[in-house]
Amino acid sequence: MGDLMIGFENCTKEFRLDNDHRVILDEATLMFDPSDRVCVLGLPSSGKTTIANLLSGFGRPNAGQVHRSGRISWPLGFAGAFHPSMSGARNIEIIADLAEAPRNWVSAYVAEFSELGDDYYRPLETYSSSMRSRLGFALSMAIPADTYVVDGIVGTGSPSYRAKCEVAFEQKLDNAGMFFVTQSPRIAEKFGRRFAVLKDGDFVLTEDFSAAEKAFEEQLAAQDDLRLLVEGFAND
Ligand SMILES: Nc1ncnc2c1ncn2[C@@H]1O[C@H](COP(=O)(O)OP(=O)(O)OP(=O)(O)O)[C@@H](O)[C@H]1O
Repeated sequence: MGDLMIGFENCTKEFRLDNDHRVILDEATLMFDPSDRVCVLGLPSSGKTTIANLLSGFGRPNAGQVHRSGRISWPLGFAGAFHPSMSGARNIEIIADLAEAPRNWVSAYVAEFSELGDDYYRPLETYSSSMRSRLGFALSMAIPADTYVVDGIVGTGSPSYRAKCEVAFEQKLDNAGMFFVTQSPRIAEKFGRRFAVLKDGDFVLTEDFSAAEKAFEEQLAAQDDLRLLVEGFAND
């Protein structure tokens, strides 16, 4: 395994709740080059956000290792670090400083890309969720990364704004890789170059997109069969 590879090595990640135990990864391995475009298809609630967060450095596995090297982004559009009482502009300046990025350039870029107008200078607590998303996405585009982590979707908002986000993200991929977790085969096909399916706590790497789509559809069908079976018992 090359020194610069990133990803998951024999990783176990589980959550213990009062009377429940959820295994997200079970000694799973998926290593890749930071410039790869890796897409992982996972069913709803299978652990996609947890996995994206682990690669971004939020949280740790229970066992095994998450390998990180180079600049790995936080999940695209992540807005959890914003301070509600500070303006969008002030939040962006602070994060730009922490990321050691040129704050004036970053702030000007975010102001323009987010299309927030005067709201950019108002406190975050006055923002709607889509305004927060636009601020978060614009910030993700302004801070350089070698590998972009994406949880679910690229950008939010109106179709035209989402299209603008997708174009900006595709441009970033000219010089960077990505790790994209999604439950949408359409999105996986659009952005991915290597594909895996999250199955029973493991990453199942597939030859190509068609094989990943087939494996994912089989999982969806099995989930539907199980649901019908449970509903059948409930109706008996
Ligand atoms: N901090 C936590 N403590 C306990 N359980 C958690 C925690 N975080 C996530 N989970 C559980 O782990 C499972 C996977 O959650 P996660 O959000 O990673 O899945 P997901 O595939 O991103 O979900 P979705 O498709 O709904 O976006 C869920 O059952 C969730 O309830």
